[in-house]
Amino acid sequence: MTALSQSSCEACRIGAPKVDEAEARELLTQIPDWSLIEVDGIRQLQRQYKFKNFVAAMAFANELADIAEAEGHHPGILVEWGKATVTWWSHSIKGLHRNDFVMAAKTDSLLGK
Ligand SMILES: C[C@H](O)[C@H](O)[C@H]1CNC2=NC(N)=NC(=O)C2=N1
Repeated sequence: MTALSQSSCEACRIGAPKVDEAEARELLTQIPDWSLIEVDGIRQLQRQYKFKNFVAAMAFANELADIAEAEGHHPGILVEWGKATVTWWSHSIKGLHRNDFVMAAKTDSLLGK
């Protein structure tokens, strides 16, 4: 359980500041298993989790949906047999907000890792 995972999402509207490179690198030290990726010019955080089968991956996705709803911040989730790929970014600012790092840490906490 990291400090980041115990934070809450703050309001993130159009015009909210994106996390800069230095801050992104610092926050990534708290979620070392996540990768910074860029899709269509939008910076995102992504991690793949392994499960024993499809049902376990789906159960994880549903738990993640619950915390996403609670925080009002929603991930991309790709569920496949034995794995789930989670992607976080902030649609409203087309990039990374601190909220995405908070949610990545909360995603890790769901699995105790
Ligand atoms: C109205 C609603 O709160 C917003 O559209 C929220 C919903 N969930 C969201 N999730 C993500 N990842 N980015 C957003 O900008 C976003 N906006």
